[in-house]
Amino acid sequence: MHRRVGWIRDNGGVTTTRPVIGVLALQGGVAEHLAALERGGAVPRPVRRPEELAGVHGLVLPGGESTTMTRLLDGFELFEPVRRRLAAGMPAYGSCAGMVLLGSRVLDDHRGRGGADSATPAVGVRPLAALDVVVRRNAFGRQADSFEADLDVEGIDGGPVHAVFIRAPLVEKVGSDVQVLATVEPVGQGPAEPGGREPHRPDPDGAPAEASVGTIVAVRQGPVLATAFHPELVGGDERVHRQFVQMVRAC
Ligand SMILES: NC(=O)CC[C@H](N)C(=O)O
Repeated sequence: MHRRVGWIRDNGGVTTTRPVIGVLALQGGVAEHLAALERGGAVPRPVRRPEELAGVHGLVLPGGESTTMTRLLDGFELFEPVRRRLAAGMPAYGSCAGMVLLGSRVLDDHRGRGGADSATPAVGVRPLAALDVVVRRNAFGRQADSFEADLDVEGIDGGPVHAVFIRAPLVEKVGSDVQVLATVEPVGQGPAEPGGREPHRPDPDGAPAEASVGTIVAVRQGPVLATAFHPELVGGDERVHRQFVQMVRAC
């Protein structure tokens, strides 16, 4: 299989191979993902040019700002090459802004035009449509712009994952092929904080008929994994990256 060509052999090629996994290195938390991938069993490579993309077996899209990353993907002439590799089945993992970019439809935060329940498409974000999900950017209210939580993530053994959320998105709607791996407690159930904004509520426009709507923070569809949180910021726990490395190996 041509995909396996170039895998780096650990020692003598007897036991393990380490897939080459790229990190989209235009903006955001690149170094942290490179380090977590290395610890998680991959050979990490920053990707800034189409030629670099051609040499990787999988790609991580880091956190940052999805509007800025959209512009840079265009500017570095990477949008189409990345979109094509994804459409051809390249494994990918997106965290936070990376999750936003991997979605099929992206809604603006609740402060955007239209109010809390708005289905306004996010201005300036062009999603890569590798995941059949609707994602809302900046979905948590000001009282919870950034927070941390211990989450059970399906497929990750060894106890909850410590999840760091920074102006994080939420998945509001999933297609039938999408597996929900983790949810958080619904936000906005209590009264709004004094002076705070209206809390987020799920998209009323065709939301899925499951109780977890508005709470989904990790999903997988085939070779594509996405988390609203940043496991790369938690030193000493590479389980999510290790899981992605396994997904790349399995392809
Ligand atoms: N930590 C992050 O990646 C933040 C994501 C950012 N709010 C966005 O929409 O793109």
